[in-house]
Amino acid sequence: MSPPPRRVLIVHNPTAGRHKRRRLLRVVERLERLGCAVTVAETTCRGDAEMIAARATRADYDAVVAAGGDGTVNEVLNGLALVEGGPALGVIPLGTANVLACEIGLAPRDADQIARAIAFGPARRVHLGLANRRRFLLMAGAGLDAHVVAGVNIALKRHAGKLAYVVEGLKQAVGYDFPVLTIRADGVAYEGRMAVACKGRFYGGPFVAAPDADLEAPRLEVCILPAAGVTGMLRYGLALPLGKLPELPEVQVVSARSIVITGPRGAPVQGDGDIVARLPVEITIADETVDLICPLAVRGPALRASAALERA
Ligand SMILES: Nc1ncnc2c1ncn2[C@@H]1O[C@H](COP(=O)(O)OP(=O)(O)OP(=O)(O)O)[C@@H](O)[C@H]1O
Repeated sequence: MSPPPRRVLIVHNPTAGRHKRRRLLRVVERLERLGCAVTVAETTCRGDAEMIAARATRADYDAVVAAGGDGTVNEVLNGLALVEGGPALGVIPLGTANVLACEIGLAPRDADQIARAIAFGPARRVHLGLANRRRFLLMAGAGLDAHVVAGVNIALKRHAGKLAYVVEGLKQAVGYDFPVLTIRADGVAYEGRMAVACKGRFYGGPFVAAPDADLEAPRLEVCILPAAGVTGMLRYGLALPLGKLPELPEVQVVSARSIVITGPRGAPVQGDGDIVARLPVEITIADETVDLICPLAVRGPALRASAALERA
């Protein structure tokens, strides 16, 4: 016998992505048709999603679903009381990059798949990362990408989507002095100009940066990029969408449970695509886990994004 449909609290960030309210309504309508009890709470400012999620208990909800981008997922995650038997975490991908959706094989435009996943999908126990005091689900890193996240023009992002990151990346790369970062991974020191500690395999969208990363494993895969300057960044920027970044000879991907990144004091650290800390940063595996709701057809640790990519 299949389990009863979940009682769902949807935390909606109306500023995520571009004009995606209709997509949300389509998912809500399907969830109700599947028998879910659905409550929608809309955020009004940054930090609101965290506060709303913090008030949700298992007595009222089986799942708290972040409707927005990866930043909204991050806020909901940090708000959820991550106790044994607490509400599971779900996602309705309405953001710009939707890296989590790529990771679990959820197609942002497929309202039926999303609703079925939220209503009946398996919940996978996922280990979280911790950057200083902030939890993250997908990645945390320092260097040019964190400066790009910090500086990206929000109005342009609403208008042009991911292109806004490319524009900001080029702008920043020209004026950025690429300071050396020291990365201590389980006590072993490395140097680079950019470092990203990955819990998931994807980065920036459906692009693999850390092929061995696994959300379910209590482990980080640190991607260390040593090149400085615009040409180095262009090389990385072209290799990433071609799936070749981890194969570049100078790029190192190192497994570790604990990473300390030092560099210019106060430089930004991005986590799940938002600024979550400042250097120096200690990145570890959090004590808590979260039950992450995944699509029905996807099983096992090596989730494939192909289904999502075909339909996106
Ligand atoms: N009502 C709101 N008004 C303004 N900002 C908000 C509101 N609700 C949430 N936020 C903030 O919006 C930021 C961006 O949200 P989110 O990351 O979900 O969308 P996105 O940037 O479009 O997608 P992605 O992360 O996939 O690129 C988050 O940092 C979140 O704190």
